[in-house]
Amino acid sequence: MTADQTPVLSCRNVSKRFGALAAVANLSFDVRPGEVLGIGGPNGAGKTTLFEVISGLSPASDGTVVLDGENITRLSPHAICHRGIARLFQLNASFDGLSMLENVMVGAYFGKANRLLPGLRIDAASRRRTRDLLGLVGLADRADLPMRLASVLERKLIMLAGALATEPKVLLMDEPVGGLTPSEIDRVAEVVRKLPSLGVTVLLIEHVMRFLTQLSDRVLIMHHGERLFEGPPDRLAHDPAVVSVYLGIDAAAALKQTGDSGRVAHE
Ligand SMILES: Nc1ncnc2c1ncn2[C@@H]1O[C@H](COP(=O)(O)OP(=O)(O)OP(=O)(O)O)[C@@H](O)[C@H]1O
Repeated sequence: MTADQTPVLSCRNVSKRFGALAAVANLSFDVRPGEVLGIGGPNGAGKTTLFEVISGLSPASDGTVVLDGENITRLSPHAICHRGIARLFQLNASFDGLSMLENVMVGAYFGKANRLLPGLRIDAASRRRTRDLLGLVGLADRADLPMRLASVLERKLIMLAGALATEPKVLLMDEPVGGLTPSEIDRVAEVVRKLPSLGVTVLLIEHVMRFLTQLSDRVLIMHHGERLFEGPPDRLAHDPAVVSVYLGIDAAAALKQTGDSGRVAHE
């Protein structure tokens, strides 16, 4: 890593224990600005727990998380969000009583600073940014519709726009295309591809291999909370440990031949 590639995010010897179980076990890795780091691994490997730790919802048992040179390991989730880490959850969450635009504004309003007064007082620049973000995710013409009318894809895109409204340096995406059709997956991929040029670094958990391998600059595969593999996505299907623990022989062969192996998930 050269001087101009100082990591935007560093995890150093991070562990998260639940009693005797080490869901994340002494894990270290760096993420460079503008990079898309794909994170895969079998069910229960510790991927979501890693996001819990980075976002402060479930603080590390050991180790440090550093954002842009600042140790954020013990900060609260909202302080971490204000420092520049936004997170998308596996399950869709939205305010169905608000419009699609207002759902994104919530991110713009609460995502950058503490707000003591209730109610949304949004300045003109934030309103513009919110509309721009709806354009980015292809939903400008749906802005004023009530959220309850949103399809599953639209909910995911609105959540993405809301996370981007917090102006994150780093965006954590947890299985963003679960439950979507192939063409819907392509729509989400189109947006994710634009993020590095907007200054957003992405950590992406996904079992849909086509999505993970096509978007990631580098892939980290976890197993039992540890690193099983870290490297370029096109090496995944050639790594014996990844094939044996995660992909399986058939999915690895399909990934090598067509770049697609469907959704990989093992109990
Ligand atoms: N709050 C908790 N209390 C106890 N155990 C937990 C808790 N959260 C997670 N675990 C355990 O930690 C391990 C890692 O879980 P985690 O959800 O991080 O895996 P994952 O890789 O994200 O799996 P998946 O692909 O299914 O989402 C699992 O064994 C899980 O049961």
